[in-house]
Amino acid sequence: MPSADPADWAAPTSTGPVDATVVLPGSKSLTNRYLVIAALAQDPSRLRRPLRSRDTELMAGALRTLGVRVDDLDGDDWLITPSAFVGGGTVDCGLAGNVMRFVPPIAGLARGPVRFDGDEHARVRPMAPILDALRALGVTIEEGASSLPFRVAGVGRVRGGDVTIDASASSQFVSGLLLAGARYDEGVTVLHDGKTLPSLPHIEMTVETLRDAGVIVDDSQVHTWRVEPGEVGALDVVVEPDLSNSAQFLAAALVTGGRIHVPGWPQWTTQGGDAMRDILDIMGADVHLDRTGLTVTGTGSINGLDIDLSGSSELTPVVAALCALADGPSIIRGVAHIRGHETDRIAALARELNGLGSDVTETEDGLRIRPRPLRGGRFHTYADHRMVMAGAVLGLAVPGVLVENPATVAKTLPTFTRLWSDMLAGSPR
Ligand SMILES: O=C(O)C1=C[C@@H](OP(=O)(O)O)[C@@H](O)[C@H](O)C1
Ligand SMILES: C=C(OP(=O)(O)O)C(=O)O
Repeated sequence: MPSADPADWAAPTSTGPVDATVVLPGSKSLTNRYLVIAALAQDPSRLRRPLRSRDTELMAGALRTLGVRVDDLDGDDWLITPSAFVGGGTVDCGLAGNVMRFVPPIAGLARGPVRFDGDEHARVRPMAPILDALRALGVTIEEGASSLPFRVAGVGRVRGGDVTIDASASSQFVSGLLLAGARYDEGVTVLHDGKTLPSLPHIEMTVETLRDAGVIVDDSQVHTWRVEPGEVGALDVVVEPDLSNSAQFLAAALVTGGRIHVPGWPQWTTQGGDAMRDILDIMGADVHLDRTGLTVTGTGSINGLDIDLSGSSELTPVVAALCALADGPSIIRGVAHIRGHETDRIAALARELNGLGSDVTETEDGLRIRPRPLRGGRFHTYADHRMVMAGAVLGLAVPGVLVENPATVAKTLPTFTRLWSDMLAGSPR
């Protein structure tokens, strides 16, 4: 095993049951959708309690590149003032799936070329289906035929119309086309034709946020979405807490036999992270949702599970860590597409869990995890924020887990390590 780096994070081991309230920042997926919709709207929009993280700052930066004003208001709110999109700039996608899949469809509306590039690994994330779909809708894409970097040759308008796409590699292909569709001359009708369709709740979130802005969306047919051409209304919205980023904190209740309360957990939501309630219930926690938020209480023992995580695949790293600490074996299914996430998460989780002594095998669409006594060691994270979260969960129970590159959490939760130590110190209830 390679030696530790001084920048590694010694994941703290719990000294007893956690008992804390964890206040989560806003949802990445909601913040970025609201930003895009606000950029397409007629009038200025206000986002209240948006997530401020690398992925959302990259989205705000992308919109500024297109000539949109995104101003900081008191607190962390954003005021978005739309205007006709300009070309000539370069959008940095970082490693953000939202930016690389949601911005090219609106860049077709710019007057002039817009270049797109991102982190090294971003260049291997799947893009071909959405680039082909955009071509079919009348957008000219130059340079990269099928991946970053590429250039969208905006001409100020996009014909739109009907398009068939295989979105089995990412739901974001569908979401990106739908988000832009109302501003296309003919609107857009997207038909998914492929083996699987991951992350359906994220597509439902796209439909819901568009409807919030007055856009007419028909999702009554299976795997077909119709967005009518028309005006996009301005928004004044409070962003829900990021439920996917609740996963590691709630997991801590299970691992330590403690209690975690997350205030503001919505009673109803399209966030895939809401699946944590069922997952933790199956794994043996007491899960209680009321008007004040969600409370999860663990008993100290963890059941293994057999679960299809296709709807909420971004939970896989933390759930896999919990499975490695469980009392029995587990199978995680339905997440073949996460090989195209920030890293190949199936391979990364198998390698890193096995590195700590677990018995994990990769399957075609997930992981088979047989818990074994674990030992400390270096936990590589592959520039993947959720690998850091998984390492943190393991560290609670396994002394000596050194998590590589903890700074990568900035993608969606820059305050992660502080929130984690506050949780362990026992924040006021
Ligand atoms: O639309 C979104 O905001 C997201 C959709 C999902 O992508 P995939 O469908 O590629 O898994 C999810 O994993 C990602 O974190 C965010
Ligand atoms: C898959 C994820 O992100 P992205 O939006 O970059 O696809 C994630 O946050 O787990």
